[in-house]
Amino acid sequence: MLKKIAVFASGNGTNFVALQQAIIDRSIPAEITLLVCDQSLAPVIKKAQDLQVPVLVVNFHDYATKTAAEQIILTALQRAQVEVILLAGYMRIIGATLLTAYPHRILNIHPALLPKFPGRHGIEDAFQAGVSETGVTIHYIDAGVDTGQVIDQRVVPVLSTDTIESLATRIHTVEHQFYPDVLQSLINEGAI
Ligand SMILES: Nc1nc2c(c(=O)[nH]1)N[C@@H](CN(C=O)c1ccc(C(=O)N[C@@H](CCC(=O)O)C(=O)O)cc1)CN2
Ligand SMILES: NCC(=O)N[C@@H]1O[C@H](COP(=O)([O-])[O-])[C@@H](O)[C@H]1O
Repeated sequence: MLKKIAVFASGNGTNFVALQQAIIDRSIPAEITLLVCDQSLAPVIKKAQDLQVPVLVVNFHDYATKTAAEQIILTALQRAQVEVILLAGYMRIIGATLLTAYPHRILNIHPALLPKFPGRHGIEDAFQAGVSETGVTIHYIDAGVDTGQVIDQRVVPVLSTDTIESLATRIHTVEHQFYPDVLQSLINEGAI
């Protein structure tokens, strides 16, 4: 049976594309049955359409509460029979509605070595801090922000010649291999 996955994204969607491509290329026993996006103009939407992945766009400003918006998302997840949620540049805090429905089944990728440099600007914060190495973290989501159980991390060196852009490019390259690696391992282990 294929593990049914939803990807949540708010931006470019390169991790979403990397996951979908890896599922195909490596025959990972999974299927992305829904792409959820909270930004109606995000480039990830067209990428999903081009890959024939169903898309749900939820503009949170249309709802009085996060709970109301997440209830709409949950209904679509249930209709798509989603078992696991992968956040990939999703810039919303996951609330109780989805955390309760998907306990220990929501993963996030973060472009720093948590607990260092949490939040929305992990790459920039590490670069500004002048560290010699940073990296990528994949963790379970909990009620806190970037506080969930770490699943795995990969170190990325910061070169003396780096700009924020060159560091970001190196980090994204690692992400695009790492997220599929972790997904494949967790499915093979029966962990998700
Ligand atoms: N429950 C959790 N949700 C999310 C986590 C998490 O660890 N637990 N990780 C984040 C990713 N993220 C940084 O790593 C992050 C994303 C968004 C925010 C934030 O303050 N978002 C605001 C709204 C932003 C907007 O208006 O567009 C919010 O939702 O209140 C902080 C950190 C993904 N979700
Ligand atoms: N705080 C979470 C966070 O910063 N996530 C980061 O957003 C980017 C999304 O890129 P993408 O839209 O091209 O996949 C990725 O680098 C991911 O690590």
